[in-house]
Amino acid sequence: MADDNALPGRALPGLPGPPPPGASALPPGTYDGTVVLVTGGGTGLGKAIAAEFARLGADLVIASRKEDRLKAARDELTALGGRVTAAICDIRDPDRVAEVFDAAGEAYGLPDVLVNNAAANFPVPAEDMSPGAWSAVVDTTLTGTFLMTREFGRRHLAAGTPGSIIDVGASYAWTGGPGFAHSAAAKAGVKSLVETLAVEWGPYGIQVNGLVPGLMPHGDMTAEIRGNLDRARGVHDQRPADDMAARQPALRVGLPRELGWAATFLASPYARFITGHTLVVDGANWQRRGVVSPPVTTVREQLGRDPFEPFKGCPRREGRGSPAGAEEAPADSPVGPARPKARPNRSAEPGAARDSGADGQ
Ligand SMILES: CCCCCCCCC/C=C/C(=O)SCCNC(=O)CCNC(=O)[C@H](O)C(C)(C)COP(=O)(O)OP(=O)(O)OC[C@H]1O[C@@H](n2cnc3c(N)ncnc32)[C@H](O)[C@@H]1OP(=O)(O)O
Ligand SMILES: NC(=O)C1=CN([C@@H]2O[C@H](COP(=O)(O)OP(=O)(O)OC[C@H]3O[C@@H](n4cnc5c(N)ncnc54)[C@H](OP(=O)(O)O)[C@@H]3O)[C@@H](O)[C@H]2O)C=CC1
Repeated sequence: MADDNALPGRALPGLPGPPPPGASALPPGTYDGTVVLVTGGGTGLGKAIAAEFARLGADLVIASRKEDRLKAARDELTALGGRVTAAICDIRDPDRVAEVFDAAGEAYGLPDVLVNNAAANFPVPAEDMSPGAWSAVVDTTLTGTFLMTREFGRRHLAAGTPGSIIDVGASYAWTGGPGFAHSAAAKAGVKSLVETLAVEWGPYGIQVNGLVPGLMPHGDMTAEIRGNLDRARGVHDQRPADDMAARQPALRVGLPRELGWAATFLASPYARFITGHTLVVDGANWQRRGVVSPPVTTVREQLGRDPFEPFKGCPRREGRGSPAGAEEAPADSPVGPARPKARPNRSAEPGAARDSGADGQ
């Protein structure tokens, strides 16, 4: 597995690399006596965030659906010094969500910090997206975040105690995310929740912020997201392996611990007056614009398909049950009412050309 803590050898200038693993800008013990609950804390960026809180003394609760990954992460995180509880939970289920807080309460007490990091995502053209595909992403990313947040807020309001929430977002909450309509809509909802609840719950001492990672490759990335990385890297046309870095304004990718450091700052006593803010840690990738407009590449084309082939109904995915209605049609048989013919390339339309910067939003 690739080392998530190292940058590849760099022949390019660009933003300097970060301090080594284990370093911290905050004083040792900043989180002593503090309980931090991280959803999706068993993998990837969630685990990296949990690790930085653990290094600073926090007791951790990591919550997600898969026990094996949670247990492995618990062992890794425990080695950093703190106590770690793994709680199995599907954040889409309000009863399970309440149980996680009960388990945390029994182990250490009501969490002081909630990091809503769990999310679901895969690239799919919007026209191919089934209701189930939409729900799989939106119910986890937006509704799950809300349910965790509501439970945290309710319990703090009842106890009269302050707390801090960090919602992990994505920069396409601002820009839209072609190929990720479900996730972009959900992340826009998450950003709105941050701004809404910071005001609604500020009077009760609850701080709510967002935190957006840029391109931070890690060994737990799903095949779908990793596949996107590979597509962007251009493995099929044999471009050099450092091409991913060359596509970022920083001329490097981010490292997961850089997100962890930002999270520990946002929930720390040094950031108490920061609330309702979403901090982007992406080397300015999402701000990227050029002097010249890049050519438009359709989402279908980016996913290796014919961009203007007429829509034929949602393709069935191998090994899955049949979705309802028109989506039951095999990919090679047109269904339903006639569709408009493929439109000519619209890249000449005013405003159509824009560098989406879709990598690592
Ligand atoms: C350049 C750098 C990077 C560029 C990346 C740029 C984006 C970065 C921003 C955000 C990044 C992230 O969020 S990264 C986080 C990614 N992590 C995860 O997704 C982890 C959790 N993921 C999962 O559990 C699964 O991958 C996921 C499919 C989402 C949910 O699994 P479930 O078991 O709940 O659901 P399933 O039953 O498998 O599927 C539910 C429905 O979704 C449909 N579905 C599933 N996969 C599909 C697919 N690929 N295309 C179409 N449809 C799909 C199924 O057919 C079902 O529809 P029906 O049959 O019709 O019901
Ligand atoms: N990686 C990237 O390039 C970017 C990531 N992000 C955001 O960063 C965050 C972390 O992403 P990353 O670490 O890369 O992704 P991962 O796929 O590694 O992590 C997703 C985590 O969410 C958990 N999860 C998924 N569905 C549920 C559910 N229903 N209930 C509980 N837990 C669930 C998974 O655990 P389990 O399967 O055990 O349930 C997993 O631990 C996400 O919010 C993502 O949107 C944003 C921009 C870019």
